[in-house]
Amino acid sequence: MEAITRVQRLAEAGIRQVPPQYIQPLDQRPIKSKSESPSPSPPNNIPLIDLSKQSESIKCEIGQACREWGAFHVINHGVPLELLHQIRSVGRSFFEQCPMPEKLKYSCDSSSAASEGYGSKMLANDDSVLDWRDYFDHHTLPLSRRNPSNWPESPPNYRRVVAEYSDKMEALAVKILKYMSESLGLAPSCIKDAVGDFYQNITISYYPPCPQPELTLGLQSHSDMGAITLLIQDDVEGLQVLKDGDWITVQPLADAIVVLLADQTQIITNGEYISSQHQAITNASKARLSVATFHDPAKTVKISPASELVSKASPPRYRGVVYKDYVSSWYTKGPDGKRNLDALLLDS
Ligand SMILES: O=C(O)CCC(=O)C(=O)O
Ligand SMILES: [Fe+2]
Repeated sequence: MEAITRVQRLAEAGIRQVPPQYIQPLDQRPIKSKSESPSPSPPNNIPLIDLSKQSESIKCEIGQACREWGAFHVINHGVPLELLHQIRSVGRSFFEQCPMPEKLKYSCDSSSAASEGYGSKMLANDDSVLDWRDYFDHHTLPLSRRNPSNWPESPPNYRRVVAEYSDKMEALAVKILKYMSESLGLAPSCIKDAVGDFYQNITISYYPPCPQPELTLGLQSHSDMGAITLLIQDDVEGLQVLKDGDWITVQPLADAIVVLLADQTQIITNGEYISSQHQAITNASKARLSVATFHDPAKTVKISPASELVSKASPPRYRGVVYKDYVSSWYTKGPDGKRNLDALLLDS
């Protein structure tokens, strides 16, 4: 297996300049605004939805956020706040307390996409610009994929916390997909049934301080390929979502969970709801940690626009796709914003 450079090692070596492989082309570098004439006062955060409200108002707010943003915060989500704290804490402990030789025992197979373990490189092809990020990917659902002995043993509660977090995130993902279905006038289980049993992965990302944040990205611009992602971050900002041409920095909100709509949901809803194009930026002084929980269809599932949303007046906008093929083109070509989803657009 080829030796992979760990970003944390570079950062700890105190380099003043990032190696050339991490320098983004000019048009990808982090900038405040991407639109030619930036809106006079772009919003300063994604919508915030309180899940303890009445269900009619939740549905209405979720519908609007999914049409306009594909990203929103939820609070009063029912996931114990202590568990959010614990997963950030065990994740940070792996990256910051575990000695490098021990970390390397968990190295993922960098030649195969989304393999479980400690990694630093999202795409296997050699010519892509590298992200300023190390991560640990856990395969958590279905249970047949969950093997906690592949996860760090230290701190002693690491494996229990990840397993518990997986279960709570699954329940929350089901709940939010139900609101989304209902907000479109569909049967409550419509989107979830189209996705089928969740394939869930939990990725803890660690972005070390970067000596040249203006030249790099922690994670390149992309939309997530599955159905729905639930993300938490620490108190260091870095996640940005694209809204009407502007990159909006998602202000960290303690106790909230970020919901990111992913590409298969955009297809199922025939484009009524949009997947979120997002990226992570770096900063020069503080390490940042995020935990993303992805909920995807099985590889064999065929995803197409829900028949209830398609009519003569509203023809299908996307070609159906077997999820395996979607994933393989995403990893081969790279995300480049939302190009993989755009490739499925039908002529209108
Ligand atoms: O670190 C973040 O805030 C973004 C992570 C993300 O987008 C991903 O892992 O797909
Ligand atoms: Fe993402």
